[in-house]
Amino acid sequence: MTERRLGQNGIVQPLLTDLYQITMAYAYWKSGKTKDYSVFDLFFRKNPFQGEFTIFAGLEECLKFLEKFHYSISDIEYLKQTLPPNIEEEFYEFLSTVSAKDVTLYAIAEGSVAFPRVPLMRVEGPLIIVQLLETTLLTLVNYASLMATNAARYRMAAGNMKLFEFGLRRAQGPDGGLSASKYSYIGGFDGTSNVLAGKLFNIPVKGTHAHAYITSFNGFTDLRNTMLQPKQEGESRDLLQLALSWRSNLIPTFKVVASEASDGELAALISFAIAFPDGFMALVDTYDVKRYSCRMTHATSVWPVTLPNTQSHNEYRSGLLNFCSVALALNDLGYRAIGIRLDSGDLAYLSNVARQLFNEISEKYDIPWFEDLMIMASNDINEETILSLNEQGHKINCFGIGTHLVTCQRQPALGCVYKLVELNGQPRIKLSQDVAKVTMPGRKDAYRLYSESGHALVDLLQRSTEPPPDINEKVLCRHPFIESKRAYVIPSRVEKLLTVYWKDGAICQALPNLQQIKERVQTSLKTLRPDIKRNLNPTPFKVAVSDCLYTFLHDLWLENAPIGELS
Ligand SMILES: Nc1ncnc2c1ncn2[C@@H]1O[C@H](COP(=O)(O)OP(=O)(O)OP(=O)(O)O)[C@@H](O)[C@H]1O
Ligand SMILES: O=P(O)(O)OC[C@H]1O[C@H](OP(=O)(O)OP(=O)(O)O)[C@H](O)[C@@H]1O
Ligand SMILES: O=C(O)c1cccnc1
Ligand SMILES: [Mg+2]
Repeated sequence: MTERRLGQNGIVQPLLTDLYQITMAYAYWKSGKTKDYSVFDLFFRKNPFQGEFTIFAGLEECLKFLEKFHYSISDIEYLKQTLPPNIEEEFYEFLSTVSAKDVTLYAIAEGSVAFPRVPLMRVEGPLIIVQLLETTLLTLVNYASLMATNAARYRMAAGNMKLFEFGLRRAQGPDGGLSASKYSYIGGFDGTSNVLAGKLFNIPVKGTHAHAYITSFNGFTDLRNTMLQPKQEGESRDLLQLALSWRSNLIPTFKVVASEASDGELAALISFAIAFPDGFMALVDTYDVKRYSCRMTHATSVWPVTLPNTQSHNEYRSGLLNFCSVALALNDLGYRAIGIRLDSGDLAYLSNVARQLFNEISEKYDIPWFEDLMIMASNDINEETILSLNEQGHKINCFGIGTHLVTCQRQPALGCVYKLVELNGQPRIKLSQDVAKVTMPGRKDAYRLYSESGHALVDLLQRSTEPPPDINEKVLCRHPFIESKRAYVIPSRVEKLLTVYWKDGAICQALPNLQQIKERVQTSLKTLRPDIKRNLNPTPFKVAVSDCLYTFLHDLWLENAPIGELS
């Protein structure tokens, strides 16, 4: 089946750039550099989130941008008003003709793991055009890769638990929200609450309800209808009466008194169940959490929190009791409830309480599926919370995560850069006091070398003029800057990382769909040793250069570094 390729967000257009790209374009044009042939590398220098891997994402959007890279009449008009008046008219004529037809773009496969210094993309073509692409390509890759990496880390922490992205309300604006939904799905989330993202990207959309829904009901008199038809056949029954009868039966199990259960909450749950008898999911923390949370130490303090001594199920006494009453009433009519959402309090403890109650009810009333009700947790969850919950032991099987996922709390930007490495066949190097900022000169290729067991051993950068490493042949891999650090590798598999995606004005290889990119993230992560992926003090993955590139880099460095004078 051929995939319908989705359109691009309208704000991705040539003027979505920094002014200096256009002023440089004019200066390049004035100095007769329009025909100069350039090679730029797009790469990052450090993995985000104190981790040792990054997921590369955003490639398809970059290619769509190249497809439509063209300055419109109104763009040119705007530039005429904005740039200084001395700009020659011919430059605008030139600008109105530019396109990406002479650009060639090589990239790592979208969804692959990637490492510092290894180009995610190599962009070649007329200097003036390739320079004009810089900021837009960076903005399309930086957040996408950061977000996909963040999501992949949450996925690793959460194992098989379901993960839903709930961040739109907290994201960096509407566009950030959409990107967050898309790239968190790629990184390993199961879906989003963002409906437009669902429509645009064909991502599963999911959701529960807000506290406002519960608090909008005061009591049973707010219910206009309480009747529900059984799932299979038969007369409609009064769901409220059924639930009330279950509530009285359950009171001993919950060890609560009837007055502790909120009738407004029960009314809300009844009405939601009538609207969605097959999708009944209930937010259960509206009325009890205050009492509970005052026993909890604050979020920033050391976990585990001081838990109440009593093992009676006093927590969420209203919410859990009301939920179970409605779920059992639905069961009488042949429907299966989905589960609950916990949005405050000690999520580990409360999930254990809830699961224990579900198990007791399942056994007592012989309803096997009641044991498997979903327990979703939300409320400022981050990677550390999930890891800490895992250590404590919990019965959560689904997380709804917003703020910290979409804002990438632990590191809000990935520092991808775009550097000129070759011009008209001559290598370019950018020197820096900071060795990490010295660029790798010249047109390069990148290879990933794998061990017999299938693990990635090293990423090797070579000059493009060198032959690729051979399977089962010894390759010398050198640290780019430390002479004594080198190792021989005999690869069982060699993967060419940079392949051509854009040439002669068109996308030139089949692009994977979102689902396939999502799968690639997981298969690519599997090639990394566990110590590279661990949360605390992970081992860095080795990125090496060939002997030839090492010598080339260091000769050029010496050639370009001015010799100082001591005085
Ligand atoms: N067992 C747990 N281990 C680690 N972190 C937890 C655990 N339970 C909850 N958390 C986290 O602790 C924080 C609790 O936040 P906070 O102190 O604001 O309490 P709250 O339950 O939201 O209270 P309230 O809604 O009454 O203000 C959240 O970030 C939540 O994800
Ligand atoms: O906590 P996040 O990871 O950002 O997840 C999304 C949050 O958004 C919703 O409520 P909101 O925070 O708007 O209000 P509430 O916390 O007061 O319920 C939801 O209940 C979550 O708490
Ligand atoms: O559907 C939900 O439960 C939801 C959606 C967005 C934010 N918080 C919760
Ligand atoms: Mg909240």
